[in-house]
Amino acid sequence: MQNINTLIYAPWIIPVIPENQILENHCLAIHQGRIVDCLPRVQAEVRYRDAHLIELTQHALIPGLVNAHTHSPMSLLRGLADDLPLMEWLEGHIWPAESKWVSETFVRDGALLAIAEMLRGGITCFNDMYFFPEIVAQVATEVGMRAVIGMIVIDFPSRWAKTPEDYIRKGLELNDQYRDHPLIKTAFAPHAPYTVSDEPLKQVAILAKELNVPVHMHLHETTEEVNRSLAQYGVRPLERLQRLELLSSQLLAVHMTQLTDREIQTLATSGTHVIHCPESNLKLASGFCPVAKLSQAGVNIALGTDGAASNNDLDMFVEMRLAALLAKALAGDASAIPAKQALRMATLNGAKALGLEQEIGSLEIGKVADIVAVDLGELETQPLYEPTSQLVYTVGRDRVSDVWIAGQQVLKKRQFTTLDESLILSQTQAWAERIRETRKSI
Ligand SMILES: CSC[C@H]1O[C@@H](n2cnc3c(O)ncnc32)[C@H](O)[C@@H]1O
Ligand SMILES: [Zn+2]
Repeated sequence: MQNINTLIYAPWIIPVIPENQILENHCLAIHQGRIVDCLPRVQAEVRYRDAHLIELTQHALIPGLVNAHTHSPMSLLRGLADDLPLMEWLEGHIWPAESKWVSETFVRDGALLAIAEMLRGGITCFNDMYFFPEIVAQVATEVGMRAVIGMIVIDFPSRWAKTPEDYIRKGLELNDQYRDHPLIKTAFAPHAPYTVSDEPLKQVAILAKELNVPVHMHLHETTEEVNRSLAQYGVRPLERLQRLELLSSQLLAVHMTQLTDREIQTLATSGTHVIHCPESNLKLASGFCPVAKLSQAGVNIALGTDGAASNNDLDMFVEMRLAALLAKALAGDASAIPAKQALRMATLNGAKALGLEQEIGSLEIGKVADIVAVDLGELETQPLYEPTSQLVYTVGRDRVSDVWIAGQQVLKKRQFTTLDESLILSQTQAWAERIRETRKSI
């Protein structure tokens, strides 16, 4: 008999790796935050007699979902400006609101709300891009959430930093502070081609290679972005980034709705990852990311929600479903992006894009225990022939019952174990009142 902490039993385990496997009536054995075994329940109960057994009788276990692009504190701006195209939304509404409201407290309270929403929706890791990133990192650590925190770079001043050099310097301090942290990693996060000039982008390219960290950037989000680049630089944004030596397997290119066949090849040969945000792209009418073509070309595609102000939720189940459905419609091919691939995009592909695939993204022995239990026993998910089909095409995030991050149970029967839900609600309502008042007086 081996000494381990916990056994989690479920009728279905969908490990993602090995591919196409569904383990029935198995247990995951967890010890010191890692998956140390995966075996049939009958054997597990003999081998690990002293372990604490968690019995989930009508659930599927999946790897924690990876939200590969968000702006967590923007949850406080949810529903502030709807039904607008990107540039009008950003320049006319969001940036003015951010310049009025963004502060350390705003970021703390917004990140907390977002993390709570993400956890209860089965997200165990998020890739963030926002002002005051050190506050987001601190909140995530306190809650026990995994995060990749953006060392943001943008040409315009904010309450957090004044110049691109200032942004980079403060980002590097953050990188230093979190080196070797078990839950927090950092990535460069230059905002977009239309807000970051060549000099800081060259700096980012050099530093990212030196530090071996990802570069996370909005790219080819709209036709307007492409046209602005053609007018200002004489080339499309992707080509500009290629000239600045930013295209590589360290780059996470977010959105990518405007792509020629040649550009798809460039992404594939450079190893650039694409982060697909289908709901945000639809809501802002930005366009369609050619997911089936990218996938055929061998590009790694992960999924992100974007911020709650352009989505308007942080729901990776919706992103999985939209990714699968839109891909079929766009390719005119019902076999494009099957359910298994959508689940892989929301888990392992996100981990790969963030350079975390040795640690998370699948339920494999040796990986950290970032695990989500989804209840498939209610009538809305019956009959059940294929659990992965149910997860992608049928269930909503409200079916997530339990969540573990690095072996710590952060959600137990839909109750938070590290968060005070009523405090989050009252803080959020206080922000809504303040923001509502100034909107009335404008
Ligand atoms: C430098 S902090 C991040 C910055 O990005 C803004 N933002 C949020 N969503 C989008 C999007 O879809 N495209 C471009 N920029 C976006 C956010 O408001 C912050 O200012
Ligand atoms: Zn974004």
